[in-house]
Parts: sequence; C-alpha cells; structure tokens
Amino acid sequence: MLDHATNTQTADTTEQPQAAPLIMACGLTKSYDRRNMVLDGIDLRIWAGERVALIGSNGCGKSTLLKSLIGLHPISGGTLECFGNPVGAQSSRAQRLQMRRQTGFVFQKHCLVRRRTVLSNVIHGLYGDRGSWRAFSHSLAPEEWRARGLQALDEVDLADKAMRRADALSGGQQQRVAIARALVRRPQLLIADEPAASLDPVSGRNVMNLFSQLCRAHGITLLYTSHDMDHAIDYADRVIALKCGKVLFDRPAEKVTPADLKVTFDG
Ligand SMILES: Nc1ncnc2c1ncn2[C@@H]1O[C@H](COP(=O)(O)OP(=O)(O)OP(=O)(O)O)[C@@H](O)[C@H]1O
Repeated sequence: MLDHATNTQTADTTEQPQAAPLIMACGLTKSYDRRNMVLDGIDLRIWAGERVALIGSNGCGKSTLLKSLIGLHPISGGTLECFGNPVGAQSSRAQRLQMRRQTGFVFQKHCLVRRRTVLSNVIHGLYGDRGSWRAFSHSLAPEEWRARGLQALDEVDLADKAMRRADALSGGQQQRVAIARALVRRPQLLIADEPAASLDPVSGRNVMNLFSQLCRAHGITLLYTSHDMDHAIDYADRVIALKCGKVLFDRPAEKVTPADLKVTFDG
C-alpha cells in the first residue's frame, strides 16, 4: 500500500501496481515572479492507466500544475519525473521532445484551424514527428498518417465529417476533433484542461464519457481539470484537490464526500 501523496490533509491509501509511477512529483514548487508560490510543495504520483481529476477553486494552481508536470512551464523547486525521466532544467532537449511526443493535449478552447478540413486538423497532431511538414494537410500526409487520422476520427464517431471544414462543426463536435487530434499520436498520457467547460451539459457529458472510455480502451493515463464535480467524480478513478497551491486531498473518486468539496471550495 502506497500513499498517493504525502502532503494530503487526509491520507487515503489504495492498492497500486508495483511499477514505477508515470509521473512523480516531490516537493514541487512553482512561482512565476519569484515571490508568490503558485504551487507550494506538491507531492504526487500518477500510475500508468489511471484517470485522475484535478479540482480546486479559480486560481488555486490546477493549470499551472498540469503544464508544469509535462515541462511546459519550468518548475521552481522540488523534483519531478515523467515517463521515468527528470523534467526541468536537468532534462535534456531530447528527453523533453520525447516526453511531448508521448503526451496528448486537449484544452477548453480546441484551437482547430477553422478553414482546414477535419482530417487535416487531426493530422496536425503528428507535428513533431519526422517529416512534420507533411502534417500541414491531409493531402500532403503519407497514407499511413491519413489512415491513423481516419481511425482516430472513427473513434470519436466523426469519420463521416473528415472532409468538412472544421468551422462547419458544432462546438461539441469540434472538441471531439480535438480529442482525435490528441489521440492520433497514440500518447501514453492525455492532459486535458477543462475539456468540457465550453459545452452544454449533454455535450459535456458526452465528451467526458468519450475521454474516459477511449483512455480505458487504449490504456492511456488521463489527467484532467474540471470545475464540474460530476465530471470529476464520475469519470475519474482518483480525485486530487488543490487549495492555495497545496494538495488538500488525494483519494479514490468514489470516496469523495460533499464535505470534501465544501472544504475545497470554501474561502
Ligand atoms: N503565465 C503566468 N504568468 C504569471 N502568473 C500566472 C501565469 N499563469 C497563471 N498565473 C497565476 O498563477 C495562479 C494560478 O493560476 P492557474 O491558471 O494555474 O489556476 P487554476 O486553478 O487553473 O485557475 P482556473 O480554475 O481559474 O483556471 C493565478 O494567481 C494566476 O494569476
């Protein structure tokens, strides 16, 4: 039995596999201005195949933590490992590139290229691979990339829209294209920052359901933030709550109580 995080206010333990964690942070700190600590001594471990929701009130540091964990923001202190490699000043450029290749991203704003086809947008997910310029458009992409793009679209149930312009799709459909773009790379880790925030309740649940099912089917580790507590509890195996840059609790989703949520969001 291993603690999920050593700085939790309430320690919960769950049986975990013996393999090394996919992500391991010890005493992680982050400050943007060298004065205010946005993240203040975060300890956490995330294992391969887990689905983890990150919750907390506005400004508590969720997005900063997501971006720091995968090296998009440099950390200020502590140690961090992702895919078994150090992340931060001590990691080489090659390690950072490798880490990004193993990670898919989905954000609240899906950032599709509006005038390009749905399939081209999905193939853009392969930028960074050898011959990247071919990811510019599905018509330049090698057959194998087109096939992967179409398969990813099929998984989000949009294969029939492959040749439509991206901006001809609804918001929920565009977010599903963004999921396909993240999946086309066949990542080990999927990071999603408020993926359903701009969607109506039904589309939001559909998108979260899709995430959860695809990650489970492909053994992808999912780490996402949400302000919707139903999304956090229903689609995650574990919930980590942040408060003022610290881990408040870290426990299985089914054990999160209304009292936990009250203490998380009460000023
Ligand atoms: N690039 C940046 N430069 C300076 N300060 C930043 C930057 N990004 C975030 N911050 C600050 O860090 C703190 C945490 O922001 P962050 O976006 O991580 O919080 P959050 O929990 O994701 O918030 P929300 O739920 O509103 O999205 C905030 O005080 C914010 O102003």
